[in-house]
Amino acid sequence: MDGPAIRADGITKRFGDKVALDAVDLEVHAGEIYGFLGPNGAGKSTLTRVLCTLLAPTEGRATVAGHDVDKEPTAVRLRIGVALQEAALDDKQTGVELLRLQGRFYGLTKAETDQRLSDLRRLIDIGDALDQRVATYSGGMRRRLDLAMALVHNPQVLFLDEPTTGLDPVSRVAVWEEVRRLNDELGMTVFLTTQYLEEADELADRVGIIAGGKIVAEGPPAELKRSIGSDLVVVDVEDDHVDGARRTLDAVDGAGEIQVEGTRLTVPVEDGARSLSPIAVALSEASVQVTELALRRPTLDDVFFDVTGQRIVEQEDVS
Ligand SMILES: Nc1ncnc2c1ncn2[C@@H]1O[C@H](COP(=O)(O)OP(=O)(O)OP(=O)(O)O)[C@@H](O)[C@H]1O
Repeated sequence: MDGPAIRADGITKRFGDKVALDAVDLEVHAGEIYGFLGPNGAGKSTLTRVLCTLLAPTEGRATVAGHDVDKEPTAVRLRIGVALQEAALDDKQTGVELLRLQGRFYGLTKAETDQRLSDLRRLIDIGDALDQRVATYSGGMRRRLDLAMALVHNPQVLFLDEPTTGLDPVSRVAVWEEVRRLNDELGMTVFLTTQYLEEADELADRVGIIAGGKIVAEGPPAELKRSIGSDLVVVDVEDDHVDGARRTLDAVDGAGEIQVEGTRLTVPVEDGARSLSPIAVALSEASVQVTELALRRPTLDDVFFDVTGQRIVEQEDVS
């Protein structure tokens, strides 16, 4: 495929007065895993639906696998695989029956579908369950079948909308491995929306962070995190010691811009191990009542906080 796998130019989507997407531009290269990260309601599903031709944008233009989502929706649909949050699978059928049906839907011959099924059994850990009725499947197994359904026609671009939301940690890691394998072995471009920072960090070559319908940061996870600083010193203090702590930390050599959330102050520093003890000494000399002092690496949540002043609130795990 020449050119980018996905390109969005000024995509805006309004629902009445509500602006769900606000002039979003993005480009996903062929063969890339692009993680689209943001809190609930940020606009992730809306952009995915626009790119999958399921929803018309109010303004802007997008191409997927080289075709315009608005003008050539059929050409786009033939080249993409889509696994959305709510998998609607017929409980009475077996996995194999559903996959064969999907193969027919895409115009594959029986021999082609059989070949795809054997490839998919290797790529996706679904094995024996394929011959069972879907009604017997666990949540993780349903996701796998849904993923397999999205892959029957060997798409160039795979859209995964929050593929691990609601899965236990073991199933989550299994899905990550499968996504990686699809990308490594088939060179498939993957557009993955997630509200799990760790998932984006783990899988994505590049991450786009969306908040309030706008992309607020974009880049490889390591680069985004490095932009915050190499280490973070986290200082928790007693209620009325925040100002004192801020003044003290401001005066520490090599300390970056201080972020304050309630009684917690977070300070980027170049060398955490070296900065920790001067910071502890300075706070003690200034009689700041510290309840906890810790060192940690920046996360994508810190990147999000840096640009929006808020945290990405992760959904409760069901595990
Ligand atoms: N059909 C609709 N009608 C009206 N408002 C909508 C509609 N679909 C989405 N929205 C609004 O658009 C905004 C973006 O929603 P979207 O579902 O894209 O967010 P999201 O980032 O995918 O969040 P989630 O993780 O909860 O799915 C939200 O404020 C949502 O309430």
